[in-house]
Amino acid sequence: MNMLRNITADNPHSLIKPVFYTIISNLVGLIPFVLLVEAAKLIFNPFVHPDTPLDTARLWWVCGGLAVSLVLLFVSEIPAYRSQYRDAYSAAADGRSRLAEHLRKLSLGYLNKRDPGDLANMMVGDFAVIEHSISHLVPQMIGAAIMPVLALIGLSFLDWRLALSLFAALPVAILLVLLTSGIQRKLGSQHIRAKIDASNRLQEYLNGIQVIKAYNLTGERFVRLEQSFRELMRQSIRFEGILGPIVLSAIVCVRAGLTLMVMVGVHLLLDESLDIITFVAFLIIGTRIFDPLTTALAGYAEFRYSEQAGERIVQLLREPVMQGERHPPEGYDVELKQVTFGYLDQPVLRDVNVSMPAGSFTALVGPSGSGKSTILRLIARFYDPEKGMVTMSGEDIRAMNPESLLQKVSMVFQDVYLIQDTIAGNIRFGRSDATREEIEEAARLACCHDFIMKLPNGFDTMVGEGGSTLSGGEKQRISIARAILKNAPIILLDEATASLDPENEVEIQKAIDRLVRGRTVIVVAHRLKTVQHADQIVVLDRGRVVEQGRHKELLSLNGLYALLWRRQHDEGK
Ligand SMILES: Nc1ncnc2c1ncn2[C@@H]1O[C@H](COP(=O)(O)OP(=O)(O)OP(=O)(O)O)[C@@H](O)[C@H]1O
Repeated sequence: MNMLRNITADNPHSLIKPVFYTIISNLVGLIPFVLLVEAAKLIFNPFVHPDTPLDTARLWWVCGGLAVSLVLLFVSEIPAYRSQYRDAYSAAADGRSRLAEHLRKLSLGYLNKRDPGDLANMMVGDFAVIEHSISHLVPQMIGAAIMPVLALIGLSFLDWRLALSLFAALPVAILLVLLTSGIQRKLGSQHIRAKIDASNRLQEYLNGIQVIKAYNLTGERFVRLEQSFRELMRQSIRFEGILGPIVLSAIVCVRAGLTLMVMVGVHLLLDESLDIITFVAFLIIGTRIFDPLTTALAGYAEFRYSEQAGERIVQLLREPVMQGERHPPEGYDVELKQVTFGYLDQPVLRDVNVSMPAGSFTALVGPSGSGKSTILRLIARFYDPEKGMVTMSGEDIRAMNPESLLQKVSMVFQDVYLIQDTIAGNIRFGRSDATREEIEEAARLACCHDFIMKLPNGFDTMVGEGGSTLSGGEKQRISIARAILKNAPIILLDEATASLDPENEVEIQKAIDRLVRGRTVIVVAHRLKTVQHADQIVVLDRGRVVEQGRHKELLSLNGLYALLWRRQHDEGK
């Protein structure tokens, strides 16, 4: 059962219809054999019994039956064909959506540990393997296994000695395939690993193409990519090269049954304990009966490989999602209590205590890497702390449903990602049921209405993958418009580090001022002058809160904040 679960990416029901119809069409496929045996009997009868004439009338009936069986075969193949494809493609489409939905609910901590190429490979490549398994492989293999069993039973009634000799070598072939399944699995996982590595390297190459061009890194970077392609080629050759002979040996074993049957048949004929008609019938069926078996044996290695691909998907689907059912309470004060957290083994935040009352403005400042953005990610519950807790109105946010929690939070990050859609579609990201007027109003408040109207199709202009056709400042204002539209009571803002042109900077500041009015705001600030009026400034250093207070209080402490302030002040001169 586990095998079927794996090979269908946890959807074994998708196999029912394809397998059922394939069995039906295989059974119908047996009719011509039965008729051929009957025809052979009729034709050879006058030779064996010279006193009986050829029964032409019956022979014509058999010919008619053969023609009808062809039509039946065609009719039975249609639902088999249809169900194989429909069920396979819809199972893969459902599976992909289910996995995408599951990924969204997993903690970012878990996703961080996985290679990005691995997930992309799974979504595209592994599901294509699953499609093929449901549409072709499994129904064919099950059909191929059933046919010989039925043939063995049917032929035993004709002559059990010949039937046994025909299938005598089959257990050896099956044993050979089963005994080598460990090697097949090992080769399969090495091949999958090489595929993931190649796709990681390719992704790295494509993502970094700008840097590669700028620093002329083609040599070194390309070598890594080329090496991974070569490794994939090596593993593919190894996979096919080692499995090929195993499968071929098994097929030869199976086919040896035919030779054995002929030898036994000749011996029995000479012994006069077998009549020629039965022997001819066995010769007709024997030459054809091995075709489906050969298909099944050749497909077994592929079956195990597909099972491995599916197993990876099933394991990921079993990965526990972030828990929490409750809706966030009304009243939006946020607090970090004794929070300790690290992405991998290294701690990034240590015993952090910060209280952010509802409606207040908190600025997080400190040197690069001190953990400021991490605090925002913990408040949005992208991750859960290792020790301590983040609370909203006094309640631990771990008890809250992550999606309900995110409805209460608007985020404006440094790296704005625009999806491949119109400008209006991108702003609607903030609230999917927003009207066009609301979108335009949000754009006006976020100071992007003017530049949008200058674009060729205004709000209906498409923006490229990743929003590459807009400037950094414009993208940032679009993301502020999204946040304004969302109208959430808590705002998390990661101020841009990249310096913007003065016009953009003024516009963005205006947009932010409108966005944050009357809300609980937590800002990661790089330019201290933008937050000197904050209700509180939290100064972080290497994951610890080292100072906390208002601008003037912190300056008078003459500590890290004062140092950073003076440095920025001097730079500004
Ligand atoms: N996804 C991640 N996986 C592993 N380590 C990470 C991840 N994100 C951040 N870090 C590490 O955690 C530390 C704190 O990062 P964080 O982004 O919170 O710092 P920051 O104070 O916001 O820095 P900056 O001012 O440069 O944006 C850094 O050392 C960073 O390398």
